[in-house]
Amino acid sequence: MPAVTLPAIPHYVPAPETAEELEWADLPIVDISKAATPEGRAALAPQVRDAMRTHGFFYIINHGYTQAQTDRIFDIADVPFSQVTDEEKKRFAGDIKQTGSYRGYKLRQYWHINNGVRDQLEHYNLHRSITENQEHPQALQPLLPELRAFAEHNHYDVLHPVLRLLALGLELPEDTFVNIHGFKEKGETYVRFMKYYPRTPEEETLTNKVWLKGHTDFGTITILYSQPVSALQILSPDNKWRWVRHIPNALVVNAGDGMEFLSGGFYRATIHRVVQPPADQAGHTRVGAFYFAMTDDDVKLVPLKESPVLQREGITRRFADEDAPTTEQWRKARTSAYGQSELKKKDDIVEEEVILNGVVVKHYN
Ligand SMILES: O=C(O)CCC(=O)C(=O)O
Ligand SMILES: [Fe+2]
Repeated sequence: MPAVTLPAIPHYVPAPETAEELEWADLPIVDISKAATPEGRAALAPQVRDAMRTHGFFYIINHGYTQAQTDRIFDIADVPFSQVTDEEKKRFAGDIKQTGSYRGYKLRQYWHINNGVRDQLEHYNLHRSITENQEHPQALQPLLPELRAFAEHNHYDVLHPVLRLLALGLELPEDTFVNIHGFKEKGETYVRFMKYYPRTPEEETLTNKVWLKGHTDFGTITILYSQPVSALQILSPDNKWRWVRHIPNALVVNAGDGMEFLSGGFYRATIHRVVQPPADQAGHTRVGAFYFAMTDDDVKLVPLKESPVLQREGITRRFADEDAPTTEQWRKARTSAYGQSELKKKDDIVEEEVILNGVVVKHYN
């Protein structure tokens, strides 16, 4: 689409990149344009397999959006926060606890972090169809076609190629995961925009600078559009938090619980968190754009035993197969519970939440 035909919206200007030398995570970079051919997929599959086994995170480049298209996505991402009144936000707030779904707004101060301090971030979540079973605030109405194109880009140009590579890494038919991630099937795979607001020094102290507690994502694959404000950290295999560095126009991809369960622990749902940005980025907001993928709702999250790789390497289970939840059960249990209670402290770092069939989910401060 030529830029002149797009509806005019304010330009979101993010903070400049940090000049600080932080302890960066050393994540592999996958050129996803190579996944267009069978030979390319065969070459990429081991790279993605190793990334998901060691870090649980990697970057994608050459996913098909120009820098200008990505900039436009961040302008769109800010609209539900900067162009919608508080009153309208309340009207479109999701009934998260009741429905176990994030559709709509998650308003500020919904989650408990630490010492009575609650979060300072808003999300707006759109079912990937954009218009089925969901209404949107006035300011988003002119943007619905672009939002639908964004969801389809994530689903078909990024998610499906990644799922093919992950299936190949398990020596399974390459459409094994694609077949259970239908765009049109019943399920909650969604687009999320997120805005973090700067906090008071007191809030920073009481939470030890944590803006979003350490967690795993509950779906299969999360796609995050890289942005300049450094705040995302991942827990490395050596148990140290490392920062995710910004790469312009790249995507940061990670596996969640669903992928860990289906792969019998072969692919890691890595713990990550969001903390106060470095001093040279203080005082800025931080806008994020994401695609949170999970399988179709009716898929039971049992290990894919037919994988020759799992037969050789062994399977780790969090549930006995007969007790394993479907994606619908797992997402509802985790969505409803997240951040709603002062969690049981196991030690200074780990807190625990009992979710479903006795399975314990850990949160990290
Ligand atoms: O804002 C970020 O960089 C990460 C957010 C996140 O981990 C989440 O929403 O699950
Ligand atoms: Fe996350």
